Amino acid sequence: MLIPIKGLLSSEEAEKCRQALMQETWNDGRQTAGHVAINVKTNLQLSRDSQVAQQIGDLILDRLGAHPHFMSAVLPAKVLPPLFNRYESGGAYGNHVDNALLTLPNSSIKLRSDVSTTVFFSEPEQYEGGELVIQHSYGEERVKLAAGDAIVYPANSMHRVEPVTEGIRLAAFFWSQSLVASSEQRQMLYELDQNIQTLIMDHPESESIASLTHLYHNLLRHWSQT
Ligand SMILES: O=C(O)CCC(=O)C(=O)O
Ligand SMILES: [Fe+2]
Repeated sequence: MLIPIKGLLSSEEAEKCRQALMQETWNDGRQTAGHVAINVKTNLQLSRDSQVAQQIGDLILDRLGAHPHFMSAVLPAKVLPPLFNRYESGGAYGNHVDNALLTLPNSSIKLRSDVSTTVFFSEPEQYEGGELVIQHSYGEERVKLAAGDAIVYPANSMHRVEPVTEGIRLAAFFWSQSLVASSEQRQMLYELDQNIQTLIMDHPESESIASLTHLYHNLLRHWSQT
């Protein structure tokens, strides 16, 4: 299930971030690639030490933490601080799956990557190519969103970033461990929650609200690990 989050940052905020990110010193992204990804990855990334990266990363996580769709779809247990990438001059990241187990920075705490998120900082007309192509059971989805928008997708999907043949594509990306490991179970919980929310809006007097909420929490009890 792919969930677009429109307007996570306003276009003015995204533009300010883009300008600040452009001032930073970028490193070869292959430094952080695993032994399979290293052959298909040509991009630049910011060091975790970058203050700008940390500030914008905090802003992203604050906004997503208050976003009902992100919280309902991801059910986050642990979240890695966002990383930042930059693609230009034909740079690309071929088909790959992200590592299943990651370590929180400056700690020995492990995180299982259940959900991936990309936040776009460049407007689509500022670069050619650069679509994030995500494969799923029904085919593939080509994602290229406005600056300030985000896309949330299961971390077990094969995906790639198409070559950026003109201009520069700046984005943030990060992984979350969910309270619910299975993407199918997460999707069912998300759909149930969305329908309960719609029922609350359209028929606040309905007695089904309490019983569906009861069902939601009982499923969450069965399927979550804390
Ligand atoms: O930039 C993106 O949209 C995704 C990047 C990516 O797949 C990765 O760095 O693993
Ligand atoms: Fe990836």
